Amino acid sequence: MQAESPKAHLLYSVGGPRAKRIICMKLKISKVVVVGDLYVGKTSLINRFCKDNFDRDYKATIGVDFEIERFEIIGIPYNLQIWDTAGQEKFKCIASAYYRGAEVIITVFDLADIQTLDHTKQWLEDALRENEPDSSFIFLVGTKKDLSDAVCERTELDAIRFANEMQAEYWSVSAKTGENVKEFFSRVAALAFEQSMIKELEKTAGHMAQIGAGNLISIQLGLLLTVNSFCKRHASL
Ligand SMILES: Nc1nc2c(ncn2[C@@H]2O[C@H](COP(=O)(O)OP(=O)(O)OP(=O)(O)O)[C@@H](O)[C@H]2O)c(=O)[nH]1
Repeated sequence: MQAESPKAHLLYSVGGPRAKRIICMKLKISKVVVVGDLYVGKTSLINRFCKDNFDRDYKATIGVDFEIERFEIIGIPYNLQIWDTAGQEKFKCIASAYYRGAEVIITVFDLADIQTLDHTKQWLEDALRENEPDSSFIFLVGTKKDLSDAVCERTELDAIRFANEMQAEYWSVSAKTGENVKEFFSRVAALAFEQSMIKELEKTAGHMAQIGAGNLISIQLGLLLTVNSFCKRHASL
């Protein structure tokens, strides 16, 4: 299975009547890869977000699967391509072929099963190996928050420590109740979008320098401040 990364061209109008500029932006889909042990709830997390449903029955992912979710951030259409990978050892080889080019890596563990947290380092290492250094945002996500008890709370303390070591952002969610799921993916989308805008603006900078670099800097700042405030709004939810 191979998903194309369709590219959208966007005409973006900035500036007041005096300094009207039209920027032509190429907005691509950002790739998100979800990894972790079998049965931790990767498929359930994605299904809760993309389809708003929850299935109590376990159906193992065979190899990989993906969903595309559409967002609109500061009025700009934007897509996330979310890759669900199999946690079973026998499919690891197939799944790892899809790690490349991930703008976001989501490493998932089960809050009720500390072993799955111990394995996250290996999952992350495998995913990072297929990507350029420092090219991906990393998230550590504890699932099944609805089952939370004293053991889960201790696991969560370890998870926060792990997240710091991995330079990851930590979230705990429940696909069953939906707790934190939308907020989490909004944060993922906001960070990936911001990164995509920065890359696009950096590319545009070369062309724009010939017609007025000063305007471009103010356009960049304006857009990035807006995106940053979007990120902060969603992070504080
Ligand atoms: N109570 C509870 N159960 C959950 C939650 N998320 C997933 N489950 C259950 O955990 C089991 C495994 O969930 P999956 O989403 O299939 O796990 P997976 O990580 O995709 O598994 P693989 O495809 O084998 O890698 C299923 O029976 C789900 O119903 C949750 O938030 N709360």
